[in-house]
Amino acid sequence: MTREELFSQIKLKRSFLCVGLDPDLEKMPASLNGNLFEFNKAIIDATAQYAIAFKPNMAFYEVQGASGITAFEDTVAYIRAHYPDIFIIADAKRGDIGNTSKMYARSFFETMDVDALTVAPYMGEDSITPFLGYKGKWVVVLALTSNKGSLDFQHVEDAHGTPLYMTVLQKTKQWGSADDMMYVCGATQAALLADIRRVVPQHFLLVPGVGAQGGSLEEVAKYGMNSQCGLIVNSSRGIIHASRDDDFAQVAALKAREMQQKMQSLLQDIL
Ligand SMILES: O=C(O)c1cc(=O)[nH]c(=O)n1[C@@H]1O[C@H](COP(=O)(O)O)[C@@H](O)[C@H]1O
Repeated sequence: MTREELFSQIKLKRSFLCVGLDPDLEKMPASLNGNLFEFNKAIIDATAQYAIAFKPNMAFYEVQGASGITAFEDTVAYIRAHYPDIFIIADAKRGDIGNTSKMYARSFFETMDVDALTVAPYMGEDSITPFLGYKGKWVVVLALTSNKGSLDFQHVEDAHGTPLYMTVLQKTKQWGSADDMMYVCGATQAALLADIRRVVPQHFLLVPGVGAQGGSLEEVAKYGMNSQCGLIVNSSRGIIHASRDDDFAQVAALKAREMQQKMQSLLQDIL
């Protein structure tokens, strides 16, 4: 999917919501007997009209072994078949020596055929460039994450007072472009999105951390939105596990709709 197509979906749905498909067996209703795919299917059908993206996090599938991987593949196939305009981000936070990253790129962009993959930049240029050059595919580089541990390395400043997350943005933007690279920037440090926008004005930012982690959607939009929106805001638990009972899909739809309506008003100035 191209940047223009993504923006078209945002305009069409008046939403920049990404629903995080992170199904936790302990939070699923007993009636589903731990069937991840059935759970996802119900969530996807209930929320697709309010979302422009789905982001399955691999950990929630890999934990189930082979059946979890099958559930992941079935989920991707279901979205492709029923909601072909929705952007699929595999959240796997990969990145390794070039030879290995090449295999990761093939796994996610050819075998699993998702649109985007999260990648950690710690290993540098040759760990990231193998993910580039796939037509319509995106690498989503971790820049400023939403967790407490982001303080440990990402905020450490060099001799010129530049924090590491800024160095990551400055360097990596030379390897890809706003048409094949996005950045993860957590909602929990929303005010810093203003600084980030000065370095990467055009790139899409994948913003997790609203909902369960307490980030503010309004603040994210205030500091991070550009003229083509430039934001994909993720919520996982706050939508998919808002109810742990048999009404989980209806409640997820209500939560997703609530977010979409807020997003619609935040988009007013640019649409
Ligand atoms: O790469 C991510 O998506 C990610 C980066 C980050 O900084 N923080 C973060 O929470 N995430 C992911 O975003 C999702 C957030 O889930 P909730 O907190 O339940 O909305 C999880 O899949 C996290 O792994």
